[in-house]
Amino acid sequence: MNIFPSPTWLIGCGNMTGALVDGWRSATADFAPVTVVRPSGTPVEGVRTVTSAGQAGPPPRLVVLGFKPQQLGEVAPQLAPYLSAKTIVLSLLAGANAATLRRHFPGAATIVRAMPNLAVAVRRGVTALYSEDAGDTAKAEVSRLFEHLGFGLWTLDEARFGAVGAVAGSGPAYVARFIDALAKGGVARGLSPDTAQAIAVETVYGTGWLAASTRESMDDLARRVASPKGTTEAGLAVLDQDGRLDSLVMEVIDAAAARGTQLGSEVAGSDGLLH
Ligand SMILES: NC(=O)C1=CN([C@@H]2O[C@H](COP(=O)(O)OP(=O)(O)OC[C@H]3O[C@@H](n4cnc5c(N)ncnc54)[C@H](OP(=O)(O)O)[C@@H]3O)[C@@H](O)[C@H]2O)C=CC1
Ligand SMILES: O=C(O)[C@@H]1CCC=N1
Repeated sequence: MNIFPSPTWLIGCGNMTGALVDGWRSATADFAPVTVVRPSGTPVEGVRTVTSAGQAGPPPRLVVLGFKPQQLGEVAPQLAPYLSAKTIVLSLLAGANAATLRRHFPGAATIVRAMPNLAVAVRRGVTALYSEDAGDTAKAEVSRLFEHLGFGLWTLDEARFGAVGAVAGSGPAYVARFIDALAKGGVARGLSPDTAQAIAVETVYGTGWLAASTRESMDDLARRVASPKGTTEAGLAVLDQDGRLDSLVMEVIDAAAARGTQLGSEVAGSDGLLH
């Protein structure tokens, strides 16, 4: 399957870009046009890997930024000489907004922000996309990269892009914590840790699958589990008391969103330019 503009450079290939590569590999993407640029040179199975942009070959049509946001000020000047008016810059960097990215890459054709989550590795990810300057062709080229990796959506503005990031980008970590908490409940009642985790994972997996299949409201789904005066009702009464789960999760999302804004300010100042 040919989904990559030629040439495509992946700058960094850690947790997130590695998950994208896993998803593309499982979708049988042809990696021939792709080069990974990473300082460690750690090999990426089936993908040419080099340690610097200077070794990557002809200038890229697509560059995926997969390093940490705090490294933008250091990495952008190293990349900028290789970018042209034909290059799409696709940034995975949390917090670095489109205006900041444009300042760092003034010569690029198009700047696109993507906020995927780790589940793209198994092609069940959620990816928000946002651009202020992408035309239909660039949007189609970027959409093609994500259409086999789960649910992708172009957001109308950067605020909504941030909202998807706060919920879905970070979401797998929150769900992992919930699974862990469920499993601990099982361990406390005598299950082995491995069995308890397997049961908790399958419960969350099955519930997600069920919810996605029936498309019913979460209230209805919960109601179908909770028999009147039964066990679940007793559990939900604790979970729902004073709306504490809702409040806690709202606090969590607010904290992540606030950190996104803060990262944005830090990164906006990282090129030493006046804004
Ligand atoms: N993790 C996640 O779930 C998500 C992450 N993101 C975003 O993705 C980006 C990457 O995060 P994540 O994958 O978790 O981070 P990792 O720390 O796992 O990976 C960072 C990558 O950056 C590379 N790198 C470090 N320095 C340089 C450099 N000077 N030039 C080029 N590459 C460099 C590293 O190379 P090497 O391997 O050689 O050390 C590594 O591959 C972040 O901007 C984050 O905001 C977005 C959505 C979700
Ligand atoms: O934690 C982070 O900053 C990145 C962005 C979303 C998920 N991981």
